[in-house]
Amino acid sequence: MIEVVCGIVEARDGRILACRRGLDRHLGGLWEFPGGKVEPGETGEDALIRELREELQIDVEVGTALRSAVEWTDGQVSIRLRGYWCRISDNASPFALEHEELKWCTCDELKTLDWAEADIPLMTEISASFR
Ligand SMILES: Nc1nc2c([nH]c(=O)n2[C@H]2C[C@H](O)[C@@H](COP(=O)(O)OP(=O)(O)OP(=O)(O)O)O2)c(=O)[nH]1
Repeated sequence: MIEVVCGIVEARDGRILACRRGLDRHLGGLWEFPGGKVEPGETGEDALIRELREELQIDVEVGTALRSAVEWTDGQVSIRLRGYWCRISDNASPFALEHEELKWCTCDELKTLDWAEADIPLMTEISASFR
């Protein structure tokens, strides 16, 4: 089981950052929350800070973890996906070094995107927190 962490990156206006995976990657073209695999010796928070610097060139403050940790497999790859609320620093603007597209979304807009399957339970929890 591969440990994967992702960031629910919230801007000051409450919008959340959705990222479309590069077309040539596993699950290419689907939407995800930015993040990646936890490396040996890293905490989830360490991995998230590293990944968001590497792929979006942003620094974030990592907050609380979502309650749902999602186990998902397509028969070849098995992941355990954990999401964390993150705050982006004020003047930072993400730059898509690896993603096909980035989108700052309201909660309603998030629901219209074509998500990687493992992200669906995270989406449900996120939507509930906006009610
Ligand atoms: N980062 C991220 N990965 C996700 C999400 N949902 C989901 O199913 N995945 C899957 C896609 C990949 O199989 C795996 C994470 O891989 P990744 O490609 O993002 O990880 P990485 O940056 O460490 O990549 P790598 O180049 O080392 O392969 O988890 C999500 O919301 N965020």
